[in-house]
Amino acid sequence: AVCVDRSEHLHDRQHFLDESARLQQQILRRFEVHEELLQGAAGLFAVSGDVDEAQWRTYMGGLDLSRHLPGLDAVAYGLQVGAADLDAHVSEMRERGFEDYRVFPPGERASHVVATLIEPFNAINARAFGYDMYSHPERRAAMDRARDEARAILTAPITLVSAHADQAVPATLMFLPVYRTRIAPMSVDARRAALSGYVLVAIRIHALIETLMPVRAPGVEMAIEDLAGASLYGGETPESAEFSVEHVVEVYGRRWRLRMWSTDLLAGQPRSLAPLTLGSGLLLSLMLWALLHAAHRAEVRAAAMAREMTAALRTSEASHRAVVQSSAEGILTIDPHGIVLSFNRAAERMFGFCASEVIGRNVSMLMPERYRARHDGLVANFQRGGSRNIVDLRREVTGLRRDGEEFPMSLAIGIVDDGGAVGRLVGVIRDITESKQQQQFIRHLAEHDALTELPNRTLLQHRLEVAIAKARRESTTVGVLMVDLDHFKRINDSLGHQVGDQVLLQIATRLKTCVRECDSVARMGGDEFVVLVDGARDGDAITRIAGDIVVAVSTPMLVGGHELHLSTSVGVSCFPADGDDAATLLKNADTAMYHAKSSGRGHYQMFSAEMMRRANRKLELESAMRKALSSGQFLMHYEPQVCLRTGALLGAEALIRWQHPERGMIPPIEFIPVAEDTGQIIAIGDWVLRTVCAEARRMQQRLGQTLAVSVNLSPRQFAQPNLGELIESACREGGLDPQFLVLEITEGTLLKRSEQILATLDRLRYLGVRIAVDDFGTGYSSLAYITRFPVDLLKIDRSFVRDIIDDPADAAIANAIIAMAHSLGIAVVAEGVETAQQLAFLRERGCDAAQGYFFGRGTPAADFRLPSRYLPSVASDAPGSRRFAAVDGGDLF
Ligand SMILES: Nc1nc2c(ncn2[C@@H]2O[C@@H]3COP(=O)(O)O[C@H]4[C@@H](O)[C@H](n5cnc6c(=O)[nH]c(N)nc65)O[C@@H]4COP(=O)(O)O[C@H]3[C@H]2O)c(=O)[nH]1
Repeated sequence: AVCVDRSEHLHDRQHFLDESARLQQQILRRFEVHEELLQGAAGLFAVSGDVDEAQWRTYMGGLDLSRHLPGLDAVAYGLQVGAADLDAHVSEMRERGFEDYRVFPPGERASHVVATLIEPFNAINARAFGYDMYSHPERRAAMDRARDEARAILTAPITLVSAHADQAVPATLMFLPVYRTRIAPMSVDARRAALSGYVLVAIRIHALIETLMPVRAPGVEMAIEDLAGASLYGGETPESAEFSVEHVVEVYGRRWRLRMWSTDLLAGQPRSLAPLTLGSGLLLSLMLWALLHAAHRAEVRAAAMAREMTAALRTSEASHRAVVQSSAEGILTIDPHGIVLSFNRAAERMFGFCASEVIGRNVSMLMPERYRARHDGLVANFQRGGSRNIVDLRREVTGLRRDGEEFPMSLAIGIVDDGGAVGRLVGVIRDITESKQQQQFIRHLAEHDALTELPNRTLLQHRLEVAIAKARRESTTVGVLMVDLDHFKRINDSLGHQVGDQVLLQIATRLKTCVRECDSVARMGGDEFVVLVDGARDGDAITRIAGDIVVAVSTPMLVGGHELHLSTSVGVSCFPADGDDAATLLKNADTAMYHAKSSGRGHYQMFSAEMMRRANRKLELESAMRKALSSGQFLMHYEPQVCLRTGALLGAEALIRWQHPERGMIPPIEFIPVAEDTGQIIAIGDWVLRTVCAEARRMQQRLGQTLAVSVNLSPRQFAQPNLGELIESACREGGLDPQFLVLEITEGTLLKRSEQILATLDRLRYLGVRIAVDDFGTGYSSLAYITRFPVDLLKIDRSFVRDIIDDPADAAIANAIIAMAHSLGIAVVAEGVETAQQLAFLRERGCDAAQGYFFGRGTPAADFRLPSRYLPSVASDAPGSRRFAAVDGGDLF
């Protein structure tokens, strides 16, 4: 009997254990079904982003929840609303037709999770509509955890808001987070940022366990308590229970203790449990099937909804695609491996490929071979999650068309966010061939001379720098040839600009024939060209080219029916001998060219150290001259001029002196040409005129006789349009009668602009000022043009006077000048008379007046005296003294 009892006891115990295990399993499975339900609901949000009441009801209604999931009170959605957005949220809900909508409980909170969608939306559940679940600590704790862990979490036991006080039974809420991104972000911070709300189910444990009754074996009772404290279901295990078992299980974030015990009913159960087991097993299976079916239907419904949503999405995608297709910019997408996924029409047009020919192939087919390896490297790096630098920048790259033509394109790359994974890349492409061409055209304009199409100064400078760098590497020579046409201005002035332009074009062509392909011919402006000889072996090669240029230019050319004979002056500098950089080489070539000009034109001149010294001295003079005027370093000396007939003092030539504080006296022959070049002659000339007028007046007063004073005017001074006014005011201010002023100009001045010269001369004549032509005989010596201008005096240059005794040619020239001048009614003054013989010769030939060291050197105005070697003593023993005495010197000056 003991054995039988014992055996029955063991059997009952096993039975109890089996049943309690099954019960636990059922309960846990039921929670899993709830989670599946929530996953389906969350899926709705994933596909649509936003779900309205109608969609929610459609989806939930299809699940027939009350039938399949008894015990489930509600499925809801809690929308997360920030404090700042709360009012807007309430207004929006009211606008949607919920006129009495409010969020409760009232009170200020940083964030809210408001029940906005509830199903079934019956009278009981409606009480929770607008409830801020986040206001409640237990709910809030579960939600925060669900959000951070991205999984379904149950609350500690709570009382449902919808429940009446008399129904206040323990319940739990299962929350599943919904993120704006389809997939839960990886980090907690990102999850918090991406959260849009929660889907949740409210579960009353009593109801849930009750629903298990049909499959529950009689004789097994249970209790569930949350380890955090509160009881969810059932009471204490009775003392009388024969068997009992206890498990602690983890259920969706909660730790529950499940206690099960046997009741008397268990003892009364048949020993063979097979029928019951079978029956309950069948029921259980049916029940499970129903649950699974419900869950399955949830998935099916979600899928159906997703399809609907996708269709809607597709509509928007279709319009998006239409935009992409009609875009003028080429748009293509590639996967992280560089495989083309899409290729719009503009891209088709640009590359000449159909989308179908490109999609599925590597994007590198759209770029020239030489860029492919680098591109593959970038893609590989990108795939590894390396540099994202390629994204978002617009850059210029080269594309390859189907026909093999390369073209410049501007490319911007964007990255498509595929939920945090290495996503697709979108390339937006613009064909910039045209704008490139425009840029090139503008650049061409900026770097070339409009007339000859030759490189201009800017481009030459650049090429010269490149050539120097190359020559430095290769130890070769660079030649810079400054080519300036001689007297080109005359062609322009006499034959017109059109002829001038034609000449320049022909010269450009000729210069090009003198150099190799790799050399450059540039036009610097006007009649100035520069030839750059790139990478010459030595200086000889360069001088040969310079010689060729001189010959090429001097070959007669026919322009507009005129046969023109030109010549050029070429200055040559070489790297490295004459300069280390572009600016120095150009400057030195220029110096050499000026040297070529001043030494007779029509040839080339190599730059030399001596030229450099001279150029430097010129530079020094330039800056010193600026100070000289303001600091009173200039003064005037006066050289007496004597009448060769009467021996009387006629006047004086004013000659500028520069008393430099360190360098002593600097002769005018040195600084006047520099002043003329730099334009400083204008200011200096103005000072000279004013000083001379004032000092001449004082000399006249001191010596008690009228005295004419001659002032040298350089070509630039004479070209001043206001010269008349200037002289008038200088005479007025100095108190000198203009009739005692003689202006000495050179032959060269008269040759310049005849119309303007004539006008100026007329004006001066009108004032009473007289004009002397200085250095006569050294230049063109054409008496023909002297007749065209109102000239009063001719000065025989001292270079003729010097050899007048020994050189019959100079004597003949002096003779001729005197005779011709007199025949034109012009008086003649001889310069540089140093000896009595020279004086006698000139008097003999009828020269009217003379000046020179024989009579005395120039002195400051204060020291100016009557000549010490007075003329009559000379005159007495000179031949022809009678003619000299017969003429009244007063007529001359
Ligand atoms: N060997 C020799 N030389 C004699 C004799 N008598 C006079 N001379 C010099 O010959 C030059 C005569 O002046 P220029 O032919 O007008 O030539 C002048 C003139 O073209 C220019 N110049 C001088 N002063 C001025 C000025 O105030 N303005 C301008 N624009 N040019 C000036 O500078 C040139 C040189 O002037 P300077 O050096 O003063 O030289 C003066 C004078 O000192 C002589 O018997 N033998």
